[in-house]
Amino acid sequence: MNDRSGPVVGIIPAAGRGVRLGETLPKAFVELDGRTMLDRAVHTMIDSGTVDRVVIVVPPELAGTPADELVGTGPAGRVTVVAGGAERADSVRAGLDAAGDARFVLVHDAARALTPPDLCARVTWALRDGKDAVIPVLPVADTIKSIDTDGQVTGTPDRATLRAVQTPQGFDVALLRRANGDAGDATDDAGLVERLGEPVHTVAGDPLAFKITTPLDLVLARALLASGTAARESAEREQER
Ligand SMILES: Nc1ccn([C@@H]2O[C@H](COP(=O)(O)OP(=O)(O)OP(=O)(O)O)[C@@H](O)[C@H]2O)c(=O)n1
Ligand SMILES: C[C@](O)(CO)[C@H](O)COP(=O)(O)O
Repeated sequence: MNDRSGPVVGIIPAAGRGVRLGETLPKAFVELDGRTMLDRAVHTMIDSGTVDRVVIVVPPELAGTPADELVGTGPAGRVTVVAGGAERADSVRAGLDAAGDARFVLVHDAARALTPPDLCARVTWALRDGKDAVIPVLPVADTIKSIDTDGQVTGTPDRATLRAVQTPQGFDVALLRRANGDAGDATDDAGLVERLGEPVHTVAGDPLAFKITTPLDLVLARALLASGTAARESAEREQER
């Protein structure tokens, strides 16, 4: 097997506007209990104990902001700030360009702000263990239909074969650099790797890693923090590690 040691670099795409959330600030800078989603995402990666450095990819107008103003003095020395692009894949590419001597990268949405650190660790371990592309997944609770352009149902895929996909998604850095060259309309990084015909492996995801996309998601995230549920559940995962 090839050498699986070497640095793990987190890439946090945080350059989206958050149109569906509808807040004034770009979504990653919206606060949850006094801390921005971006700050929370950075700490998740560092606290996993498996990520050496983090590249945060922010809206271009914020790219000159010192790291300690974005994430505090604790992790700032391990954080690089770069400007994002028009689409998520463009922002991930900017992060890859700044990933330096990374052996592996973990690409993690700032919008999955309550992700427990142990999920990052699970992805990293799978990479160290020999996988080149690893994604966290959860079973789907709803029945999923495919539809045509008129909204008419064309099929009902077997739910047992479907999974909802989360981040962080982990990759051999050379593989993701190759895959990201032609992003097209892919909605996640693993989809680009699939297009190359390379295998993508799964690990168990976590309900706390849900993506804060709509106002309802924001209500849920704030309620989880206010009730102590997020911290309690995250600590339980840590004990199980
Ligand atoms: N050009 C973009 C678009 C998205 N993202 C980031 O990718 C993650 C997942 O995207 P999503 O949740 O869809 O965020 P937005 O694109 O901001 O949401 P919307 O589509 O509602 O505007 C977020 O952390 C977002 O900041 C990014 O870095 N660059
Ligand atoms: C990458 C992702 O979070 C995996 O579920 C998701 O596909 C991002 O989609 P978005 O439309 O950019 O939120």
